[in-house]
Amino acid sequence: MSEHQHDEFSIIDQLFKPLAGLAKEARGLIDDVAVIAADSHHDLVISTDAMVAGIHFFENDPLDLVARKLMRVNLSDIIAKGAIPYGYTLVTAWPRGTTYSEKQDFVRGLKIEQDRFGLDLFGGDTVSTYGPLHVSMTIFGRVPPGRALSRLGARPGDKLLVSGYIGQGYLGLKALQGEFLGVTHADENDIISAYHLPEIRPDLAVCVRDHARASMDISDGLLADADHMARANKIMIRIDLNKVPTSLAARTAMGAGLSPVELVTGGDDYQILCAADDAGARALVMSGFYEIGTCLGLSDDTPAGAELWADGRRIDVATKGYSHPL
Ligand SMILES: Nc1ncnc2c1ncn2[C@@H]1O[C@H](COP(=O)(O)OP(=O)(O)O)[C@@H](O)[C@H]1O
Ligand SMILES: Cc1ncc(C[n+]2csc(CCOP(=O)(O)OP(=O)(O)O)c2C)c(N)n1
Ligand SMILES: [Mg+2]
Repeated sequence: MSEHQHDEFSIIDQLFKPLAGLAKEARGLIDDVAVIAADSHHDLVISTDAMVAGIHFFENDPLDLVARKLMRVNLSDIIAKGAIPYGYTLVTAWPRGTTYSEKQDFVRGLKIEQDRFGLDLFGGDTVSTYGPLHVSMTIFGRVPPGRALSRLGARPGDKLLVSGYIGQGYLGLKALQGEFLGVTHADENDIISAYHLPEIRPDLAVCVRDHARASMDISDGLLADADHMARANKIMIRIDLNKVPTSLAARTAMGAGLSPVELVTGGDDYQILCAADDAGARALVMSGFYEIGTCLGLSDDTPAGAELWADGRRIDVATKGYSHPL
């Protein structure tokens, strides 16, 4: 592969995967978390996520909201695996000139989320940088032994489900970028708030663990992350665009010209995406999940991946979601 054709996934695959060796804790670096046997009652589920100003949030975003988003984007991985979070470590690289009061804002945000979700800070590192603000967090969760879900495990015939509205964070990003969406002032506040503080559902962790066969969070975009799940399982996932749950704000924006494809490829959702058999899907729907598609076996010439369908036709999508160019 030439020097300018890499993205995060090819770098992880080519450069980092060999370092994981056969360690079962690493899950081959194809899952979102590491899983480590802790004691006779628990496995530890560990997730790390970084956020960089200008890439994941705006340079002028209030730092309490940056801290809260960092906690939530990381918690979403832990919850999707069916684990209960209990602690975290933190790395902050502060641009020179960041004031004490800005750092206090950041800590205030952390305190709100850690109190809400039941975590304590276990350690970390604090450094300065000539670059933009960079913050990174590792969260530790617990599950009963052998019960951590993986993005592996989906089978042909399974249903695909999501835990909530898709596209809210993306709409918030568009609003903050000044795009006309035609939504009311109240709806604009809601979508901007979804961008800064994505909805996460720790209350669903045990339900997912009990009823899903495969599960992950949606960060890069519904279609991209379904594609990751499909490839890991060597299956086809067919998403019915008409079944994807969207808010009134999203429907208004689509009425004003926004393409529905953008909503399912925009990312910043942090909802749970899971696959379940019929009985599991019924239980998940009873708990508030939405059924949005199906898992299919591969015929000889079809590659694994996720496809978007609407009204009986496949929709051609050029970019399925966000990937960091590297
Ligand atoms: N720098 C790295 N070193 C080791 N593992 C990495 C690195 N970057 C990503 N990974 C691993 O690659 C996999 C895919 O990463 P990613 O798509 O970012 O997951 P997530 O969406 O859950 O953050 C995960 O297992 C993650 O732990
Ligand atoms: C200012 C700004 N521009 C663009 C985006 C969109 N965006 C940036 S990264 C990303 C995907 C998720 O980030 P990533 O680091 O890939 O998270 P992970 O999949 O590792 O959890 C998206 C949708 C954003 N959130 N903020
Ligand atoms: Mg990542």
